[in-house]
Amino acid sequence: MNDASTLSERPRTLAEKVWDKHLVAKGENGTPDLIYIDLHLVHEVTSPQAFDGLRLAGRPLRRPDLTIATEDHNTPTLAIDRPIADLTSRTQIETLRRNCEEFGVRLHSLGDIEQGIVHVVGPQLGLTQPGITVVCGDSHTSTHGAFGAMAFGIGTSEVEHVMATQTLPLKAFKTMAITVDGTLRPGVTAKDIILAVIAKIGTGGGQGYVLEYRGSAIRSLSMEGRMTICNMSIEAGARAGMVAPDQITYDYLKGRAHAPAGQDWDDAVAYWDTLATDDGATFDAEVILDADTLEPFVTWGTNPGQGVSLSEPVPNPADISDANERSAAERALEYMDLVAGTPMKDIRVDTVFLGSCTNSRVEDLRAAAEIIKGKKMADGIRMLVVPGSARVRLEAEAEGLDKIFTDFGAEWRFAGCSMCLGMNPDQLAPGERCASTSNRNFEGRQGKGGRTHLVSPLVAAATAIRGTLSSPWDLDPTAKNDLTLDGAK
Ligand SMILES: CC(C)[C@H](C(=O)O)[C@@H](O)C(=O)O
Ligand code: SF4
Repeated sequence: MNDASTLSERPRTLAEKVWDKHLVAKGENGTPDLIYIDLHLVHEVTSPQAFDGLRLAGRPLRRPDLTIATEDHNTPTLAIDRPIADLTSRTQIETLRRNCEEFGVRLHSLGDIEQGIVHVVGPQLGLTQPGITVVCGDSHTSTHGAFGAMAFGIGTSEVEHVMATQTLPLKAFKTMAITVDGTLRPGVTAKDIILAVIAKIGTGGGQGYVLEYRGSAIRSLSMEGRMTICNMSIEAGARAGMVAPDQITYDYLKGRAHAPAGQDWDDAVAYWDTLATDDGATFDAEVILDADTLEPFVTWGTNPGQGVSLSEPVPNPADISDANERSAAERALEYMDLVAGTPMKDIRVDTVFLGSCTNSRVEDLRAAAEIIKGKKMADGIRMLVVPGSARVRLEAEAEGLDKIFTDFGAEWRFAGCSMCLGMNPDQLAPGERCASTSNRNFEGRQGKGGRTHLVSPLVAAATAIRGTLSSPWDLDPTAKNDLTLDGAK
């Protein structure tokens, strides 16, 4: 970051503008800057020690009004009206409830319409807004950057720091433009963009950077699509991901519970309009991706960067020149029980998971439902559909999506993180293989010994129909040109 005295004179990026606006104290001699935090999101996994720390120090929560909690990771997705059977999960949830009560934090508990995955709940309430700083003890906090907010995942000791002071010491970052121009073909979605970006720059490619997604393909994405992309910035190793706010952002926000109203709304929009990166501002790095030629994308390995177009075969590690990457690929193929050269489309799965903070908003469910409507699930498949929040679940039900899923043979569950990481009973058994709309495919991520292929909701749906990794293009060869799929937005 440049010296504060030059701030108003030189062209700045979106990220720099938000940072500068929140600067409480500039770091000197390599010490971090102190940044003001506008919104602190809390869940059960990373908050207990932070609350304990406050309690031990006899400190109150500095701004309960800027802090909001939800239950998501450990919550069951069945029988939510009964006591949580798993002892660890029950303890986590009960601890969160006690802590929120004691420190005056608003909590959306199981059964509440706003309960759900923390990164689905913030935007749906209109709490996530352009130009603000957002933190949460959760790496996928980057999701909120889709609104032009600066949103970081933080560790538990930082959670305590924010609880106590509403500020956070943060090291300056570099900026990277990810420019995606062109038009996505029907059947190709935001998820395919981000999987392709990570395959291109690698899981460490974004390290030290805040990514700004730009270009005509990004501008034409819905807020849901932008959230999907920003969500996975962390899988490229980035500090955060952002998209400049525009009319699509404002249309999404307007009328939401915590969005400004009346004159405040007009004032807010006038300010938000100033946030976009100035002409002439420079990024420390730029990556370019062509949306026109992008195909549905899928991972074959055990990190989110190990992905290819669905039309390609499983890569051969022998073709990888970097020795570390080569041995990682060999290990990944062994764990995934895959043979180099096998067409990705021949890979048979037994589980399909439609959910997670990457792809569990109502638009994701709609896109998948459109594909499976009137069809039957392939034999031997178990499909879990887990809405991102209780509100998403109700919205989907009002549209009859639940019926489409259950008629198809899928299970319609209650909201939460669920099989994204299996902190509840929703897990893969050893050796099971899953097409999953989530964001991580590490060994054992969805259950010990489980194998994960990261996919878009459209690929998840087509895979459930055919039983092997598939996209809508495989269901209807003309789809590439003709289908008007919502998921492409
Ligand atoms: C449990 C939580 C700390 C973790 C994260 O930070 O991302 C989880 O949400 C995940 O996706 O692995
Ligand atoms: S849905 Fe998955 S990635 Fe998102 S917060 Fe929950 S566990 Fe983490």
